[in-house]
Amino acid sequence: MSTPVIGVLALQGDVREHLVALAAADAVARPVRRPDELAEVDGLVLPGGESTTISKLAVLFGVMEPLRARVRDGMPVYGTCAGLIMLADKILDPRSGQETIGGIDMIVRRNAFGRQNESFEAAVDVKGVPGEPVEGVFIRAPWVESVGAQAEVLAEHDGHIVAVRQGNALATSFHPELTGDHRVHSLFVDMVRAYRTRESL
Ligand SMILES: NC(=O)CC[C@H](N)C(=O)O
Repeated sequence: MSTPVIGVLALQGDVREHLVALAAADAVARPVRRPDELAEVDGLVLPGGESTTISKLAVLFGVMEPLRARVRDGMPVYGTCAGLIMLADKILDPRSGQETIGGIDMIVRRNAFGRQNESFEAAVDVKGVPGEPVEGVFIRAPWVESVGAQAEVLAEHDGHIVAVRQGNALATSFHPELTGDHRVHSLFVDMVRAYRTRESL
């Protein structure tokens, strides 16, 4: 079967790092900004960055509704940090004008890991990622306050939920794209492959 084509929403944030990680995980990776570009990918990554900025730019570029429609349709999507916030059905402390794509029945708290600890690294055991724990890079990271019945918690740190999956939507508070360890991206590429196989049956 041909290689899956995975987009990275390229409005703001660490787009290039995700493109590199996806290519290393055997996907064809390309930036996505416009609805016509979104229509051409089999799956999408929502990068880390600043979730209010990404939200406002998505509305401005006319891509917010098409994003919601594709996520509703079941397109695999993976959000890191700000991307996790974009996938939350509800933000506890949204900034004014901040919207989300939604897709995961969870409530998130932005910048939850606190000021004095704005950035840190910690070993995180992620369900579905075989072998050693993943090196979790947390940068002004959100945590997930609670999840609904459909969402599966994949990892916790310090008693807080930091990785979640619901159907074809995957989200982590931390940034595997910054570590050179591509196992989480490989998990996502596998989700995209499985989705394509189902779609073509
Ligand atoms: N590293 C990140 O993506 C930070 C997310 C940022 N704190 C936000 O609220 O969007």
